[in-house]
Formats: sequence, C-alpha cells, structure tokens
Amino acid sequence: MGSLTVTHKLPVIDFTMENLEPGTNSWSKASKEAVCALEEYGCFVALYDKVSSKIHDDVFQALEELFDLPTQKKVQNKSSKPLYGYVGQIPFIPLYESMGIDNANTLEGIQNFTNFMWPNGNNDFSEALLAYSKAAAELEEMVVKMVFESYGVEKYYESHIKSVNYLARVMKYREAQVEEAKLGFVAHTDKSFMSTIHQTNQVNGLEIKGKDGQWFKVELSPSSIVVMAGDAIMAWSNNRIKSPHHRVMMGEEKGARYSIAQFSFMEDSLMVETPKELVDDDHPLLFNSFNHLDYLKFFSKEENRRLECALKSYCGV
Ligand SMILES: O=C(O)CCC(=O)C(=O)O
Ligand SMILES: [Fe+2]
Repeated sequence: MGSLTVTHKLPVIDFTMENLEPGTNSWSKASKEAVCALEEYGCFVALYDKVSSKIHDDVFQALEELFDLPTQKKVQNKSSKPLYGYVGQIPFIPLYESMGIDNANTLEGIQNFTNFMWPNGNNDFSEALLAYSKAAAELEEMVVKMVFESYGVEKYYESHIKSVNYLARVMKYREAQVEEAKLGFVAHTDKSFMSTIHQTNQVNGLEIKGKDGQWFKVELSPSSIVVMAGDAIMAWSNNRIKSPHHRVMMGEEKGARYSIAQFSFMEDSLMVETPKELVDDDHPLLFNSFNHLDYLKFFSKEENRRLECALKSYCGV
C-alpha cells in the first residue's frame, strides 16, 4: 500500500469581483471562504487586481532602487517604536535585509521615509509605495470587516479601523551562494493584528506551517497578496483564528527576492481586547487585553525572542 502524503495548498480567494461590497452575494461568498481559511490556516492567498500590474512593476523597481542605496544610509532607518526600523546584517540570516515605513498608507508617512532616503526627493518611489500601501490596506480592511461581521461583532469595526496604523516593511533576500544556507527568514508568527504580504518579483520563498506541523511552500502570482493573521487577532478572536508560523526559504530560483509585508498595529490607546461576545462557556477567555506597542516592546527584548508562544507568555490568562 502506498503511503498517504498530505500536502497542503493555501486557499486562493477571489477579491477581483466588481461590486465586492457588504450585502452582495459575492461578498458573502468571499467572506465565508476567508473566515474559513483564516480558521484553518491563519492565512490565504487573495487574488486582488487593485494591485495592478503597473503598481506591481513600479514597486519592484522602487525596491531595487532603495536596496541599492549604501548600507550606511539604509541602517539609519530608525523609529522610536520597537521593531519599526532597519533589520539586516544579522549573521544567522545573512540573506535578509529590510526597512520599515511607518504610516505607510498615508502621503505623509511615505514622504517622510522617501525624503529621508533621498533628500532631493524621489517621486516615483513615493507614488509606487503609496499606491501599493493604500490598496493593501483596503484589502486588509475588507477582510477585517468580514471577520467582524461573521463573528457578529461588527459594531466594533469602526473603532478598530480608526485605531489602526500600518507599518510597511520592505524586504530583500539576496540569492544564496553555493555553499550558503537557504534560510531567508526564521520561522515566526507576526506580531500584528493582520498582515498582507506581496512578492514583488517572481521569486517564491514563503513557507507556511500547517496545523499538523507540516511546512509547505506558497507560490504567488503577481496579482496576489497573502493575507495573514497576526498574534493580535489571535488574542482578539479568543483563539478562533491563530497566527500561523511562517518562514522564508530561498530555493532554486535565480536572483534576489523582493517583498513587502504590511502590518496593522492598534494604536491611539485602543487596547487589543477580546469582545465579550466571543467569550462563553465553550470559549473561556484565553488572553488578557493589552497595549499593542507594549507587546512589541516585550517581543523586541532578546530574552523573549525564542519563547514558544510570546503572546501566551505576555498576556495568556
Ligand atoms: O517576505 C515574505 O514573504 C515574508 C516576510 C515576513 O514574514 C515578515 O516580514 O514578517
Ligand atoms: Fe512574517
């Protein structure tokens, strides 16, 4: 008898329909699929044509130009917020380098970053990044609305969205040399509420860990975005949705990989808090409410980096 190999494939959900709006059939279909995928895998691939091929190509070019800047310049990408700045030159992940753009879906946020990197300005960069970031934020907001609606707590949606700040992290994974390990980025869960990940050139590398512990690869087309649950929605949903472990492995494909991950964080003093409607005898409260940036501060400490589940250690009941 042949052995049974279970292979996972991340659900692909169509967000390209016109009139994808609450109340329509296409909305409720996408909503059911999205919530189901989030509960099963903690993530899914969204087909999303608001990231047009022009935006996709422009962002790729913009990132190539950004990462070609001198390292002394790139390392100056800093922030008073924990884990918002430059990450790179780390011996155990030598392929990886990234920078953070705070408030990325606003003109001000993008311009602050652009003007810092290019004091004489770089309009092509700002335009490309802003267009991408806004589109990705809109996708995330749709998915968050679907989740809030399907759990019957849409009355909290507006205040949630008002509190959200988007951090875009732009990334380059250089090609591994012959004898070099292929690890692009270590296994982790995102600390965000939710994340959107877009691969800006055709070099795959993202891998997800299924509930059964099996790692599997995700192949991404230019018009797709991975929507992924972070630790904060895991706490908020009282464990109905779990933030999946994922990592990046550089494979056979040639050349560097460029990607952009946009993370939502709850700021403006709104705590990450499980709605009382999501707590009952079958679902006892698992996480105490917390301040999102304080959680990041906790995670940024060296001694908390390798915890089995940082969220449980931080605020588990
Ligand atoms: O580059 C990717 O595809 C994933 C990046 C990632 O997981 C992260 O930045 O948290
Ligand atoms: Fe991640």
